[in-house]
Amino acid sequence: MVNSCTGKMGHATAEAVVRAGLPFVPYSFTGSSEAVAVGNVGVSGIPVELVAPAERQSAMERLKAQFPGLIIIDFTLPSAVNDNARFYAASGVPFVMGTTGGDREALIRDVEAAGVSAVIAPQMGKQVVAFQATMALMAENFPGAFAGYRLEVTESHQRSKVDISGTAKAVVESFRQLGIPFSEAGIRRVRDARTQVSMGVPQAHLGGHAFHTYRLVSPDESVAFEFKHNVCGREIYAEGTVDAALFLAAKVAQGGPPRIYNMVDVLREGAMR
Ligand SMILES: NC(=O)C1=CN([C@@H]2O[C@H](COP(=O)(O)OP(=O)(O)OC[C@H]3O[C@@H](n4cnc5c(N)ncnc54)[C@H](OP(=O)(O)O)[C@@H]3O)[C@@H](O)[C@H]2O)C=CC1
Ligand SMILES: O=C(O)C1=N[C@H](C(=O)O)C[C@H](O)C1
Repeated sequence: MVNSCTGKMGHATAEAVVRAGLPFVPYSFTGSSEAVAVGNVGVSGIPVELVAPAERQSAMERLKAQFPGLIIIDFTLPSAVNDNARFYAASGVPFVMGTTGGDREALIRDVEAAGVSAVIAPQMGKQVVAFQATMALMAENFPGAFAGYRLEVTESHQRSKVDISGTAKAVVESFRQLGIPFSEAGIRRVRDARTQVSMGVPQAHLGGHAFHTYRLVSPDESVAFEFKHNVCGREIYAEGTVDAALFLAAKVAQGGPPRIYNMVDVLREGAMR
């Protein structure tokens, strides 16, 4: 089940679920948009019934009975992430949380306390996850290697993105371990089309892109490193999310204690196609 199919990522992910031939639950919890009044949204020709917040509790009871082994995928908004996670966890339904932002520490705490398994990650794209993992490994193996260096982080996304890139925040954590004190407030956030075009974002992808640049410069400016990951469109995340859902379903089926996984766990187990 994908929440919310009315959103850009939710819709792309629902299409990927159908493309993968997985059983797709034709219901979707949504926010307060007018879409609910319309009643349903089409995903690859399948009508998906929209469930308003006031109806979600009763709908959840029905869906759990109707779809044993239910896995929920959440791509909603930073303002909804904590409440949604608490709701899924309290309902005992394992879930993949792709939504960024919110209170991340509370998110982990709440899910752990409820004893439900989940995959929680701000980045689902296989190759970007591999980059993230590489940076984490470098930090683990060579802590302080970049001490004294200056870090500049720029992220550009579609204008509708309300929060700072969750991926940039995660990568910055590795740079901190590499010796560069850097606060999230220092991340340069680009949301205006003019600057984006000047950065090389194709016009066709102004509505859906994620460009990240991390630039490290030595104290005397004689050495510079630049890491970039530039993504146009949403397919890379949608496909990775399907991998995460399959991974989680397999973990739940195996039994064992509930656990919170991230996408590096999914990648490490060779579970990304
Ligand atoms: N992990 C990853 O790899 C990726 C993560 N993301 C993250 O996914 C999230 C969504 O991005 P995007 O699809 O572009 O955003 P959109 O604004 O396109 O979609 C968000 C959707 O969430 C719905 N929504 C809001 N509140 C609730 C709620 N309480 N319950 C259910 N649905 C709700 C909205 O519906 P309504 O209009 O009715 O309120 C809307 O349809 C962001 O946090 C983004 O950073 C994005 C790409 C990749
Ligand atoms: O909102 C997006 O689009 C994206 N969000 C994620 C993030 O905040 O890191 C992943 C990617 O950058 C696309």
